[in-house]
Amino acid sequence: MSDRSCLDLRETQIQTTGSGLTMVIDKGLGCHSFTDLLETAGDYIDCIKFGFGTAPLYPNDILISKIELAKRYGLTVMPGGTFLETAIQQNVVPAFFNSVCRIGFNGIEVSDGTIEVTRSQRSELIREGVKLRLRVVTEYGKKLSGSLIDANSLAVTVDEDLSEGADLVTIEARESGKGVGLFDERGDCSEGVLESVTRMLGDCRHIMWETPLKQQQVLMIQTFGSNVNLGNIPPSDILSLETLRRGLRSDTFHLGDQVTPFFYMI
Ligand SMILES: O=C(O)[C@H](CS(=O)(=O)O)OP(=O)(O)O
Repeated sequence: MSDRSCLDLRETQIQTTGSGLTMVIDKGLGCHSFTDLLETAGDYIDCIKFGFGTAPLYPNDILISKIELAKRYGLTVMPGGTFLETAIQQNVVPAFFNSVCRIGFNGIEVSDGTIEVTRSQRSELIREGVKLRLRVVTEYGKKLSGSLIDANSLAVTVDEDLSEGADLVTIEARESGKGVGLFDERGDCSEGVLESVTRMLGDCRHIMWETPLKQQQVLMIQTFGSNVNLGNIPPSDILSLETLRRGLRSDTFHLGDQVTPFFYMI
């Protein structure tokens, strides 16, 4: 969530709401849609993930220009964790890092959602990313339908990932937000699990919750406040998420007390 606003702050009563991060999952926007997204909502995005293994499917020039544009907006841009998992599976991790840097990504996601990755492999991948000056985001959780989060192992993983140099740990909810991690088949949160997770974690500043569905975004904002880090947000939902953060939508209207709404648009 940006500290900037498209409105002139000197002439309005808008207050910005701080530093909660927003990560978009891009499943293959063309250059025009991508430019539109950044022109319209770039102020409210911090990180763009080219979901799963979509990155190598683009024509090179389009991939490069999307990455360059995202960086001009000051964003972290990274391929999906599944792409790195593919490289691990195919035993071509050095080539992965090489291509990621050559093509211009400034971040990576280290995950084990589909394959098994040992602790030492995970640490090595994080350290390699850091060494290459990439922002390293890790992911906790399996993609298998019905797999729940174990609060103890999450807390241990978060500690180790951060101490190896990761910046953030995302909590798996997939692109669907259903039947995985904290969420059931309808996308509703198992509040018992969320409670034990937050109790174990304590400080959630380095956690990014994958919350592709509105009901999940609302729950996290109500639980952690406007500045909670939220990921896997569909490109079309960036402004609506920002309204939730700022109390400009019925679901989180009470937050409007903290964030003065505006009356002067220009
Ligand atoms: O885990 C994710 O956030 C994504 C999306 S999905 O699980 O494949 O639906 O995968 P990723 O490989 O990190 O882009």
